[in-house]
Amino acid sequence: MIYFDNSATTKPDSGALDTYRTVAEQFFGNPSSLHKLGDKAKAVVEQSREQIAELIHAKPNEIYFTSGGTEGDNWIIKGTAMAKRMFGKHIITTTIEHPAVRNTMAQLEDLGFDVTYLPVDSRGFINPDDLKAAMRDDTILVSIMAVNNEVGSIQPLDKVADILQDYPTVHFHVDAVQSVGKGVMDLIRNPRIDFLTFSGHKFHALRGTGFIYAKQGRRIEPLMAGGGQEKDWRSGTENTAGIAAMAKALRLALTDEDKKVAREQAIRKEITEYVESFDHTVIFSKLTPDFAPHILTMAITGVRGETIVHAFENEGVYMSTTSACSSRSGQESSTLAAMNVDGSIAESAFRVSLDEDNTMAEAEQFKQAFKNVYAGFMRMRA
Ligand SMILES: Cc1ncc(COP(=O)(O)O)c(C=O)c1O
Repeated sequence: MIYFDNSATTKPDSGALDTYRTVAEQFFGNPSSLHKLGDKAKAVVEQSREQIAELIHAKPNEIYFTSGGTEGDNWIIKGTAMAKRMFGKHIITTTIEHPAVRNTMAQLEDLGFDVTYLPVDSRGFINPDDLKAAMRDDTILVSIMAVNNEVGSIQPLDKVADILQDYPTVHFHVDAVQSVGKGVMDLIRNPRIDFLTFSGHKFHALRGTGFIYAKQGRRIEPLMAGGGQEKDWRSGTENTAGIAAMAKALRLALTDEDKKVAREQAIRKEITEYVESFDHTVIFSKLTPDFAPHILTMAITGVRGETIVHAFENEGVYMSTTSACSSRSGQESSTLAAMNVDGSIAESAFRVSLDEDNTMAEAEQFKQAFKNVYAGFMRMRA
């Protein structure tokens, strides 16, 4: 079996699972309880916060734990809208955001907020000049993802940050869910960025864990009201074991990052060049440095993406159409539509997404599988 669906989710790291089990068994107290078991659990949560902060070059009081990327995106966007609505109701985002951002924006539009969606070019990149033109006196939030989950384009956040220097009160949020261990830490740690969203299960931690970075001094309203955990910002009993496992997984994901990126780049190049040599193929994720190392979206024209995914499954290769969410719903890729890709080509798209455990031997097996799958489709076509 070859697992090439790492942008959908990653396999939990065995060290992170060990940590989960140890903490769940030994530190099961409620971190808010006054007794020793509570104190110990609280200490685990705070140590994890310190580790995570150090790993992403932030301060511990800038890290808040969540249940994952969807919650983080919802919280930062709605929390900003609630906190800043008296100053303005204009928000800027892009046409290629994950549904966790896109559908949150749609909810805010229903509530009377005005959202500008920046277009992308045919490669999947916003133009910073469009942002400059869209900024208004009543703009309260700019939300732009770092690495697009469908094609892997890395957005020009440094240029966005430069523009936003002139608008110091506007919140700048970056969805960094697809960014961990992908060589973009310098980009996402630009000092002008106020909020970042992370999701544990995208870097070998467990499902249902995540965190946000909120720059000291920036305020959002809580979404989760309740017992006042996370300094009253995010109520709910802390997932102590999940948080500790996430801190461990993050450390592992960021260890030897350059080497891992180079390996993923090499595998992506190998597959890209092979697929490109066949007729009726289209590659959306380019080999240039402005694309993330782990995402490779392509198409075999005339065949539906779902059909391609199942044909590869029969060859023992697991992947998605352009995203796991759109795979199930059968929806067309919103990123490819925004890139103006013809619908008949977009419906043939499929995504290989790598992680640091994938090997060149797997790339060779993929090539063989591709050859078989392709030959089958061509026979059907003839
Ligand atoms: C860019 C991006 N943002 C947000 C999410 C949502 O994260 P989660 O699955 O942790 O809710 C995903 C998941 O695929 C994603 O790729």
